[in-house]
Amino acid sequence: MALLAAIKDAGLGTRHAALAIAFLLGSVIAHYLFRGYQVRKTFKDLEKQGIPIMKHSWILGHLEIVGRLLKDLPSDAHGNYLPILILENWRELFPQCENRPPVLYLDMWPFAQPFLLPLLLPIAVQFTQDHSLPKAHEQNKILQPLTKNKDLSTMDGNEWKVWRKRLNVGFSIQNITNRIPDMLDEVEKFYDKLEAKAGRNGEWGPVFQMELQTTKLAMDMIFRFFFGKQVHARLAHVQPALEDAVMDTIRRFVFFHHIGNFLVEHSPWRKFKLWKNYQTLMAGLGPVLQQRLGELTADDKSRAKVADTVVDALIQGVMEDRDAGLVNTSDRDFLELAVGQVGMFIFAGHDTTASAICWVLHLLSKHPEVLEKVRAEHDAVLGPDPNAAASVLRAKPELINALTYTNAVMKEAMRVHTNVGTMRRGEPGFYLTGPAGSGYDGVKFPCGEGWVVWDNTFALHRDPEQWPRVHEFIPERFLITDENDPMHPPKNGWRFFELGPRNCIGQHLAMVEIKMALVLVLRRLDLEAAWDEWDAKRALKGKKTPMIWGDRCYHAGGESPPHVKDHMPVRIRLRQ
Ligand code: HEM
Repeated sequence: MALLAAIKDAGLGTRHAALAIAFLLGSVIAHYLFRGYQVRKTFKDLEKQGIPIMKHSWILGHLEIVGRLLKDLPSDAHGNYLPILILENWRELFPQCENRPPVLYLDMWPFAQPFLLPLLLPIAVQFTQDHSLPKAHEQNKILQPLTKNKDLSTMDGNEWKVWRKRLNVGFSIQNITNRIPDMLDEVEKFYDKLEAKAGRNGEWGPVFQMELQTTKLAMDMIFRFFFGKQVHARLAHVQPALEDAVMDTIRRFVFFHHIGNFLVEHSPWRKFKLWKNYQTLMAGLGPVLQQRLGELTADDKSRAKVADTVVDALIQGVMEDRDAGLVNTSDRDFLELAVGQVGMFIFAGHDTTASAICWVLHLLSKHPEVLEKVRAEHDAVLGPDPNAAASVLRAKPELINALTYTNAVMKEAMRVHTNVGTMRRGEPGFYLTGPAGSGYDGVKFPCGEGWVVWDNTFALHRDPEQWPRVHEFIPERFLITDENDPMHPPKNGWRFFELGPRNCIGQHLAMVEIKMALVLVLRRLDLEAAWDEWDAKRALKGKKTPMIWGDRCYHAGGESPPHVKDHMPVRIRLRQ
């Protein structure tokens, strides 16, 4: 109606207005139909070339198969489960094949672009490690409102190379270990909040959502780590507003651009809120960043020093560009770059780390024998007094690297519950090649322009041909050093932080943060899932409750990185 009125205001009569609208709608529909035809034809052409694809229809593409596979999952199950189901059911889905096809071509148009996923590990290696494909346009579009694409994750080519090298300094293992005493402040705050919720004298405390607590920890940690103690203190008063702005923008991200979310994506209200959030970030971070830039510019000594915070590494990089005449640091470029990088680090590092901590805690609560071993390791490495662990670590931060069993537990939890993966785009003339011994040796699989290439890590981590006893939680597999042992993790097999040049820059930070949280929590608190209490609170008791793999805890959420179902309701008590 508003459109009709606007056209009439422009001086056109009702008939002309109706014609204009019909023309507009017709063009949109024609565009979608034409694009749909192109997509479907691409798949039909693949089929003609003898490339194995799942049963495909002109009308529905693969939507009918996808619907059938997902029908038994809870409606809020994350999309990460789909490729696992395809991998598990490949014989039925590819009846024409004797061997598992190395590459899955997936047509979910009009709900997604044509997707390509590896069903065999060597294929993932080919496009991330042997040749690192550029990031998917879709990913850049998602991040645009938060970072204006001035961030490490969406940069490409030489610009990415230069910035990755500069920022790597802040994320080095050495630097992270040195920063442990500082970062422990945030972990202690996290522990104190949990302790306040814990039951005393052997009683369980009230139910609460653990993932909300770990999300706050991860967010605080990124601010602290990025800015360092001194600069972070200047930000403390604006941090809540900055967090709200980032979270609001992330909630408004549109992960896939399709007909179903066209109106949401183009709503003026959404655009206004995204603009406003960005202004909040600029206004909140601007003065602090400018002040730090001024300090580093004025002080030759700190300028020459190797940066020990990411913000200093970033500013030193900008100063290099300024000296080379590439950037005018007095204009918005510097601020936009800095805000883009901070926004990216928060986006990439907060809910990923938060859910990873939750999955480790969840698996430990289900495997008391493993928990006992972890506690014993903490006693042995950090001394028998759990309350002294933080001060022991402050005095000797390198002890964190001696927690080898804890490390193995984390890696196994991350294999069993993987949360994100990389999304790349095909390149003209690029092919993936059937690996030796796969039954498709040397076969060329097209991976050109128009394909969104997703690494499918969760499914690859659950491939029984790579991981014996795949469904079991066996941390010991990550302690095996003999490569001939069948339980030894496969080469390039563990890809939780992705492998290759575009792997996660924050991986050591995430691992250290999770270890610190475990060290402070596990010997002082007991934890258990509290679904009955949670259901009672929401008057759900007695009703049918969704599960995956027999567990109420599963990866839930729409298109964003998955969350633990209902943010993991638990209860805790002080350990006797
Ligand atoms: C458990 C926690 C984490 C997981 C599972 C994770 C996972 C990943 C993965 C899979 C990638 C590759 C993504 C791609 O290629 O598109 C990635 C990249 C990245 N991660 Fe993480 N990440 C975690 C924590 C963090 C943290 C704490 C930070 C920073 C504070 C961070 C910052 C980044 C950045 C900036 C990139 C892009 C790197 C580049 O393109 O050079 N991540 N992460």
